[in-house]
Amino acid sequence: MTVSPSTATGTALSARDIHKAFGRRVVLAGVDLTVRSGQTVGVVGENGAGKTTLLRILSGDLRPDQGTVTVDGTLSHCPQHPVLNNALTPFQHLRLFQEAFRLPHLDRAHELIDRLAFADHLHVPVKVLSGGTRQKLNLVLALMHDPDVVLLDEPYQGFDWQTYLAFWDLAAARRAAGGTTVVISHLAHDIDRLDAVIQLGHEATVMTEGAGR
Ligand SMILES: Nc1ncnc2c1ncn2[C@@H]1O[C@H](COP(=O)(O)OP(=O)(O)OP(=O)(O)O)[C@@H](O)[C@H]1O
Repeated sequence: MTVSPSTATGTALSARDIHKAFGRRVVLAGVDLTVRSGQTVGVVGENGAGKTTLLRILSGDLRPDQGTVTVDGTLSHCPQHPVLNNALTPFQHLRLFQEAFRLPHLDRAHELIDRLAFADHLHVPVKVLSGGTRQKLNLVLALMHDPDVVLLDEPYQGFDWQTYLAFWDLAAARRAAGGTTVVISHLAHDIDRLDAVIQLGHEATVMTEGAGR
């Protein structure tokens, strides 16, 4: 696989002819997709359709058997299962990621924390956090450096309804600022919030533009 800068104007992320099998189980068989800058795109499909596998390939975390991925700009991947250090607090995670992203301050991170309402949990070890709060931290770590392209694997799993709505407010603000978001979704009612939908299935992969707008 090659991950290289995009040359097509306005294309934030594209994938061509992606194939992936695990042993004899063919998961992706020739997936093509193009996501333009500023789009919010949903990836949908039944359990086992290959949504997580596709996102892992798009992020560079997993190598496809065949195919190319092209990314324009910085990319961030928020995996389905948070990769957090149980012994550290959320605030310590922020400081680590601040160093990694070379951010001068944590203003954006604190703004996200306020929007997701978990400031009260900043100084307790991750091991005592609820699943939903861990997921909030996972999301903040993926967004705190305002990446050009963000890949979110079921980001609101475990969120209560208010947090679910807050997530979509954040996604809308990213979209308004020209950010590109690819989000795995199981929920049919997300469709109104998406510019396009990538449907993974047994027969074929279908990309529908103007899904809900
Ligand atoms: N590392 C792996 N090794 C072997 N098989 C795998 C691996 N990762 C995924 N699979 C298999 O690939 C298929 C697609 O898995 P994937 O997690 O991408 O599906 P999904 O659409 O995200 O599913 P879900 O909706 O349940 O999260 C499944 O049959 C899964 O068991």
